[in-house]
Amino acid sequence: MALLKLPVIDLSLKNINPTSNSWITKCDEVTGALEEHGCFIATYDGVSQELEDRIFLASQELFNLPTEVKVLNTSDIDTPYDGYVGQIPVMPLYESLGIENATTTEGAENFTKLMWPSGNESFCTSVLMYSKAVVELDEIVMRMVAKSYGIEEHCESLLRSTVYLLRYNKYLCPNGNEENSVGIVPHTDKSVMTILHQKQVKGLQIETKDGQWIEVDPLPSSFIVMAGDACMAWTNGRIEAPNHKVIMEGNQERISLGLFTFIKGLKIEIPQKLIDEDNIQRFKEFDHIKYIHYIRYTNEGKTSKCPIKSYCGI
Ligand SMILES: O=C(O)CCC(=O)C(=O)O
Ligand SMILES: [Fe+2]
Repeated sequence: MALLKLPVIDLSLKNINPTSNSWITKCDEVTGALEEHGCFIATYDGVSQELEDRIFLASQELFNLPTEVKVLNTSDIDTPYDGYVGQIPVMPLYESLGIENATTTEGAENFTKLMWPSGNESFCTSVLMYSKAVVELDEIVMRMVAKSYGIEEHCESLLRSTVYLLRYNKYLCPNGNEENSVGIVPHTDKSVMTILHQKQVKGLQIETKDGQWIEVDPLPSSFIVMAGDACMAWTNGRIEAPNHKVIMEGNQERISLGLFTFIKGLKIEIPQKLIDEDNIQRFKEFDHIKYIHYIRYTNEGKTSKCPIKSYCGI
């Protein structure tokens, strides 16, 4: 295990000031971290301790539901992200549920009704409040990247077409059976960005460009901001989606929350500013939702080593 650490960048709302002289330096710090590692750790005060406690408490209620209820969380052709995932032979410790359009009242209510037909107001409110608070962090990061690259307008149109998936992940402890310590197998995310939050129990590992794995320590009020495949295409390969996995140790269960961003109703194309003689165009414009279909439903997409390249690479 590498002793490397990911950069920690303070993005607390109280310290964010886009009109300050040092703003562009801060934007370049964020963009540089993403270019180098594909991710960084943001300290962020937009989620209060109370909200954090609520959202993790809600996760216990959710995972405690009977499996026959949890499997009702399915996905469809318009929103083809995974629904309930669990009892997979290669990842026996892992269980997960995804809430589509988690930032909208309709999205949070639909999911809540599906899980608790007689209602669960507190769960629904927690999901909405948490998702909205984390979206704010996503928007800050996207705008910082856009500022560094001078592609602000392009970024605003992407933000207007962004939909959000909130995923609750639970990992059982391996109980000393270290051969079965895989929580989640190595993968890149298919999103534009993913914002992960882990509570107390570590387990997430990120692969560096030279093939070493970095363990991510849970820090208070911190979020892991990670680029997905779509970000790699959007930035013409400047920011690569990092490979990551979860390995469980010790005797504590682990809960994490991921907010994933997807673009709907607008094709993702590389801003002209990011294409020139030295940086030739590496990806064609593409539809993000169709890309998810490709990965989930086609053999080529399922087996490709780098699906974003095989889907829309030039
Ligand atoms: O649990 C984690 O920290 C990572 C989860 C993850 O990689 C994913 O949901 O795509
Ligand atoms: Fe992931």
